[in-house]
Amino acid sequence: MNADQIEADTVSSQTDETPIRQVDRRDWAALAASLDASGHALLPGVLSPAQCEALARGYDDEALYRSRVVMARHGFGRGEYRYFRYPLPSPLHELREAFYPHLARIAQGWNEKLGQDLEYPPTLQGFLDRCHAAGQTRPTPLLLRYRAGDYNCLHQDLYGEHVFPLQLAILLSEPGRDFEGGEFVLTEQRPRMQSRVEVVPLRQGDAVVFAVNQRPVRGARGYYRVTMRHGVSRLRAGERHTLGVIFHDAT
Ligand SMILES: O=C(O)CCC(=O)C(=O)O
Ligand SMILES: [Fe+2]
Repeated sequence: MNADQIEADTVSSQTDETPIRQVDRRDWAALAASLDASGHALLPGVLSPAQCEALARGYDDEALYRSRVVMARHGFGRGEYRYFRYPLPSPLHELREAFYPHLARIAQGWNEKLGQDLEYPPTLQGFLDRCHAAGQTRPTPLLLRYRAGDYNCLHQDLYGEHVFPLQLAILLSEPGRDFEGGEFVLTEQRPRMQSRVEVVPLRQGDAVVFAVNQRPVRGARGYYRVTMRHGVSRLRAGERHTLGVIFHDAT
């Protein structure tokens, strides 16, 4: 399958809503509150089952990707993933553009709480121009594939000096039907305290937005930083695909 076929599958399965409209009409005040409180937010039904299946089927279409990573070779876990090449296929490109301005506003609020003097351009292209000028030119959105026994170690997706502090993962498979186990987990490491873990219950097509690296938490004397990591618990059976949407590009 090539990018055009994914697009055709996608369009035929869509309602009349563009990805931008469906992202814009979310309750962003509630999502921002959830991100502020826990470092993540769940968005049900960002992709339709047909869109999920078209993207997952595209895993084997090598023309769509710039590279493939076998996780066990790097100590990242077990399973594999592929980084898309530019131009990103539809609806991935549209989703990345549609989410960016909403997440940039939330990220800006986090910077202010942490006393960080850093502003994000209002559009994804503006932010990518900044990455590209710093030599971060390679696209980071990726498609992951796990089979029985596979897992993804706790990690952070940092790829250079410029980091957009929020990212998105969309589950393309249906738990219980397509796979067992394989839960998306987040950990939160607080200064001088033990780490906390959270399991995010995703269904097919659901997205989780989460902190790439650090987020502000209110303490007795202003805000402090907690460090977040994410990963996937071991798959017990079946096959699981995820679409990862990272906003900064890589060196
Ligand atoms: O497979 C998952 O749910 C996690 C994927 C991941 O690590 C990412 O999207 O950055
Ligand atoms: Fe990741």
